Amino acid sequence: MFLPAQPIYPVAGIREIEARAMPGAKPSLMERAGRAAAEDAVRLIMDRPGPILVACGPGNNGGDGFVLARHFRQAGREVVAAFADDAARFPADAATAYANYRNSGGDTVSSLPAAPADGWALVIDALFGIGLTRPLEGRYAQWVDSLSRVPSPRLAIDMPSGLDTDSGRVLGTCFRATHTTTFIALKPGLLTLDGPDHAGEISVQRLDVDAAGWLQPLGRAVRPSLFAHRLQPRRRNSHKGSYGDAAILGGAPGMCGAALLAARAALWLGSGRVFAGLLDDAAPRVDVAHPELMLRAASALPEQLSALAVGPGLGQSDSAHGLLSAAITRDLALVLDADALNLLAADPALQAAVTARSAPTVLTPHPSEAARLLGCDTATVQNDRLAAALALSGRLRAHTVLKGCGSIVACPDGRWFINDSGHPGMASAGMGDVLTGLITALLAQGWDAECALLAATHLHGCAADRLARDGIGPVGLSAGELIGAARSLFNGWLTEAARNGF
Ligand SMILES: NC(=O)C1=CN([C@@H]2O[C@H](COP(=O)(O)OP(=O)(O)OC[C@H]3O[C@@H](n4cnc5c(N)ncnc54)[C@H](O)[C@@H]3O)[C@@H](O)[C@H]2O)[C@@H](O)CC1
Ligand SMILES: Nc1ncnc2c1ncn2[C@@H]1O[C@H](COP(=O)(O)OP(=O)(O)O)[C@@H](O)[C@H]1O
Ligand SMILES: [K+]
Repeated sequence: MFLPAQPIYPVAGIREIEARAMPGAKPSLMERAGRAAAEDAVRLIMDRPGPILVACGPGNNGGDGFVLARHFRQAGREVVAAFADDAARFPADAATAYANYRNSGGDTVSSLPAAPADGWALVIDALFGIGLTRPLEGRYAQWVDSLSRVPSPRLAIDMPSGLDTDSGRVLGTCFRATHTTTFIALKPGLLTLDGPDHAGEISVQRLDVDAAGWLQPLGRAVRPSLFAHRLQPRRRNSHKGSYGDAAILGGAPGMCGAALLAARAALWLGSGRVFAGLLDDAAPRVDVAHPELMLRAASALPEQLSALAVGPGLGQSDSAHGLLSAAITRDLALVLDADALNLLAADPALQAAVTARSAPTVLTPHPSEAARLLGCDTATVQNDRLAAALALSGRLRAHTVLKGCGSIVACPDGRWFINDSGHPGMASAGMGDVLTGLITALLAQGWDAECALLAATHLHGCAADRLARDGIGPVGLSAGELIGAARSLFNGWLTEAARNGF
């Protein structure tokens, strides 16, 4: 069964949901949060004796920590609560949680104690959650760095302290959790940029709050349930014309491989016919490993195509510019990747032509390509990946995937998705070309741009994950190896969809 695509909210959304859910909530959200985190914590200490260290901060995240600490005390477990701020300045709920903890006999220490001889059973970070507003420094930075080095399970409450909830940026320094219990719903920062390196395994505790019922989410985690309705079995009475003509335009001298990788991926993901238009006059006229591909001169692609990708190995020559310009005016589903994006960034007339298109356009920038398109630097894109992807989709009226750790898929209407499949073994040349081929294949088979982009992006990462589980990667995984795994997984999804009656 396909899992639902969980909603994701930035801080403003979580605050709005809290405000609606809070009044009169019984037990209070903080009581529920502390208890839910304690339940996750219990699973981590099943076979680990010894004391638990809870580091509590000055706000409601610290309050959650005191609720959790009280539960463990009451269950007879030894807890050390480190708290170095002024309890008189706690917000109301945290003040109650602190008082209840003290009334249960709990004490606090104002500096981080040395680890006991047999180590901590568990270290819990309840310093800062979604209320982090500035970089960690001084004592809290030292606490976070030293807690991150503890060789025990490390649980972050709501967010790893130091991680910006909306962007996944590290502010100063950040707790490195092995597990994170996050409340109400997922947050973007847990899933993109530096989030996955700091959050570890994520458990969402909804606290009996129906988030989507309060506030329609604009963001969701990518899961096959989003495109399961497109996973239709092939009609027996069909032929190659039923599955579209896909083409890849690129392959300038020295970069033919990029176009061939994309073309091979398009073939193995089910396009009826695949053409590659190559700019290099000396390019081979047959791909001997995949003779099914039809290799042509770049100017000799067929007039009738179902989907066209421009960019893999395209280069930025005048002829590349001319071919791109002509492609943009064609009335077919278009994927723009790599140097097609760089040419686009440098030419406002091409941008205007993209904006004017009525057929679907898909953009696949990595952060530097996105920066060129937006006229900013790469750091600015990475500081707010979500905003960058949405800005591109809005400006160019295109579906966009901003690639990298936690790829962001943005739609022109302002909805967005974060993909959590994949791993750093994919940081190797040619991976983007394969993604382009997968997207093009689905577009050629008649999928709409949103579903094609979501499915291809998720599949690309899932294929890499599957290979890594078999020891093919993360180190040394090559882009070409991904294609077979993607095909196999995609066929598995088709079987699963048929079993579930989609
Ligand atoms: N509001 C609610 O009803 C609920 C909140 N919950 C918890 O409350 C958290 C949010 O609470 P808060 O809004 O109090 O925020 P936090 O507890 O995340 O942090 C805010 C406090 O930290 C200070 N601060 C921010 N950045 C700092 C920095 N770099 N260095 C030093 N101090 C810094 C702020 O001045 C403020 O005192 C959530 O993440 C969650 O853990 C949960 O209990 C669920 C219910
Ligand atoms: N650390 C990572 N985690 C997850 N995915 C990654 C990571 N690094 C790269 N990828 C994925 O690999 C692909 C690389 O694409 P790109 O940078 O265009 O490479 P190339 O141009 O060499 O083909 C993208 O889909 C990207 O999301
Ligand atoms: K925290």
